[in-house]
Amino acid sequence: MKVSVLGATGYAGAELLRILYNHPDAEVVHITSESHTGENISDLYPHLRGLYDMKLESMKDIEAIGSDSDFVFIGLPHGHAMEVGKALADKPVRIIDLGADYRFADTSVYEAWYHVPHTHTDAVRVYGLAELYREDIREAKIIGNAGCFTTASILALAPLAKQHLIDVNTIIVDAKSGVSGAGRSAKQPNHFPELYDNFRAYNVAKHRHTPEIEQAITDLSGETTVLNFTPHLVPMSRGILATCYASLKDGVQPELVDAAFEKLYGKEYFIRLLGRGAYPSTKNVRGSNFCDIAWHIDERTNRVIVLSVIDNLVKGAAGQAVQNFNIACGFEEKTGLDYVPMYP
Ligand SMILES: NC(=O)C1=CN([C@@H]2O[C@H](COP(=O)(O)OP(=O)(O)OC[C@H]3O[C@@H](n4cnc5c(N)ncnc54)[C@H](OP(=O)(O)O)[C@@H]3O)[C@@H](O)[C@H]2O)C=CC1
Ligand SMILES: CC(=O)N[C@@H](CCC(=O)OP(=O)(O)O)C(=O)O
Repeated sequence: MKVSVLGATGYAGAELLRILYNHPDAEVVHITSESHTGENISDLYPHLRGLYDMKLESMKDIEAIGSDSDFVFIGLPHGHAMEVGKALADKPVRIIDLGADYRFADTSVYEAWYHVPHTHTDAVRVYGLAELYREDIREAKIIGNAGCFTTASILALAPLAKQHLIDVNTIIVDAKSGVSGAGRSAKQPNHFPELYDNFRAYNVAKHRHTPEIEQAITDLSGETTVLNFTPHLVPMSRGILATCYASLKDGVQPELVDAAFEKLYGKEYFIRLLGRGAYPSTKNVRGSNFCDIAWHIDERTNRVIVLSVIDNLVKGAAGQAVQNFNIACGFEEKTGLDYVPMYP
């Protein structure tokens, strides 16, 4: 398959190149940047030296890039992918957007939380969370890859929502991310003296991942869901830990919770169930497409607390995109993704 990466100079785009390098059935044909057009990607990312000595192109002639590619991966800030999607709507090329433009079934929800008009409202798109929407992904023209915090949170809560074991309107997601989640461009809170030896929450009660988690839990449970999501920034480069709380419905025993996780994920390669009472750790999934999940039951409060970890750039972005690509192409799902996590 010929693939192109738009926004190859971003962290998500560069991580895609790292992963695609080992993919036996993908050939990277175009990589783009608007601010570094004509430069070699390995001058901007020296870890790619000798592996990708490719020139960055502008995406101005997106029709030509689309005509030359079987798949276009988009690693651009939100708002740009929908323009690409429109420009390529009539071409056979398929699109995997790592951003948010195609994640919402109802584009008015996107507009309310992202504060920009959606300009490709009639696009047929699917939500790219592989373990939960695999069948939709197979034939999709446009895949809206799930977000990073949202992947960790939705995977943690899905078995309980699907089996109706929790009151979905009691969900609280408390999540922490490494700073690569904020992208490569310089921002004051990510400056070393501000970040190092520091720990803080941000966008409380207004983070744009809130409606994405609500959309999935509503879909999986069949019940309209409103929840709290609080993100935090931690001084590490990669990794997300989502701690998800919910009240158990009356009479739900711990064994029923165990069975729900086993039923949904027992055969999933990339989801590693650590079991009840265990403690997942971001370092155990670093550089890999795994999501490690454990759960605890607090009998005093009758709440279940699910802990989920991913690498935000892999299962939260580029790895999941390649997993979706594999599904869409009919390849074995772990093709090019079968990495042992980088420990320590
Ligand atoms: N980082 C993460 O952990 C995750 C990121 N994502 C999503 O992936 C996408 C990329 O994120 P990330 O790689 O972190 O971001 P970065 O800030 O690291 O990279 C952004 C990329 O977009 C390009 N770009 C920026 N502005 C424009 C513009 N106006 N027109 C065209 N290209 C532009 C940049 O290229 P240029 O060289 O021209 O500046 C660069 O390649 C976002 O939608 C993000 O939400 C999804 C999940 C996780
Ligand atoms: C640490 C950090 O800043 N994280 C980003 C989320 C990561 C991202 O790029 O968002 P998507 O997963 O939706 O694409 C944020 O909070 O906005």
